[in-house]
Amino acid sequence: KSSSYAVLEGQYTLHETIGTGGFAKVKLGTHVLTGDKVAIKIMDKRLLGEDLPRVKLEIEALKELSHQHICKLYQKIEIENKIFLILEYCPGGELFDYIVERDRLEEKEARVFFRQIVSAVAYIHNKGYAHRDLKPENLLLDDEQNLKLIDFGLCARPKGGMETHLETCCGSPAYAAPELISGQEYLGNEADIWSLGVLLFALLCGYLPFDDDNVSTLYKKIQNGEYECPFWLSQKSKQLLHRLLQVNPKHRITVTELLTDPWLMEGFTEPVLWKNPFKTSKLDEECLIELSMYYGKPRTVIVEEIMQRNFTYISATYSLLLQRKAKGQRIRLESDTTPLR
Ligand SMILES: CN(C)C[C@H]1CC[C@H](N2C(=O)NCc3cnc4ccc(-c5cc(Cl)c(O)c(Cl)c5)cc4c32)CC1
Repeated sequence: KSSSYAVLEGQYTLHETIGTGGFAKVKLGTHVLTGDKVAIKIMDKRLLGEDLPRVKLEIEALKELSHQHICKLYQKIEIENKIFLILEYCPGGELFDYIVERDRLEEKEARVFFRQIVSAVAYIHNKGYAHRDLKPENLLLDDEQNLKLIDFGLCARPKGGMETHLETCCGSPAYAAPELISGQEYLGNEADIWSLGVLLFALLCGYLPFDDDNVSTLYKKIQNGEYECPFWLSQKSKQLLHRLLQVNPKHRITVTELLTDPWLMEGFTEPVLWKNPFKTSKLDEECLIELSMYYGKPRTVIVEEIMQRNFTYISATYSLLLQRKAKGQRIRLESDTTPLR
């Protein structure tokens, strides 16, 4: 009901529903101060039921993960029955549709996208997380053709670090690793590597390596790890697929080896970088001063609010100003003018 949206009043203008993600509705929003578009993921706690822990898990993961190819969480607003996640808007839609529209991608373009995905996955694994639902539907395009990984509802951060085995079978069957569907214990990051293999095949071929209308036949194909490579695949891409789609997880390529794989390096001099270069501990002075002047609060108070990682409106505004600055857009927040956009 519109009443529970009152909490957004003055911070965000709500527009149409742009999509659904499982148990959530995603609406387009405008950040009032900057006029920048955001995606607002809205969940009703009463409807979440036993999914509530998954949502909390996604929020903790999103708070922890800050990377150029992971959809950014700007702000979290929780009221009695609703949770609002203010997220980075990705106008380019799903990578899935991007591939379908083109049938399949040329190696060059597939490589640029795959390097971005590997960068995000290496970063997540380094932080002790596994995504566990890597697929083109969960990779969105921003307004500069960059991929953003979304939907961390299934991601796991086992208590004992990446060595502890996970049991829950989840994700989408066609992308699921053999050890995951045969109910064995599995390591999240090894299962993610398999999904990357299925993803790379989908990018280069435009269809899935393991597919069947009958789920148990599909499972057999995955467990046998047999797939056909179409004639247009290069030798190097076939070798990489072979290293990713190893049925035995211990024979599978690791994310560290992946960073310098010959196919990924073709045409590039640098290995895939996964550290977040922007994650310098120091904040951007110009943006801080803008906020401090706009709110009439001392700079130290603004810094405190951002560093506390409470994901408030002030920290959301700081993140948006930082992104505008990176794009060479204006960041002045005069209180009397209309939004910046
Ligand atoms: C597996 N699919 C069905 C999932 C759909 C979900 C809706 C998506 N979406 C649109 O429908 N329209 C445009 C659009 C634009 N910007 C978005 C930004 C963030 C998110 C987002 C981020 C996180 Cl972290 C998350 O958990 C969820 Cl659920 C959504 C969705 C956006 C979006 C497309 C993929």
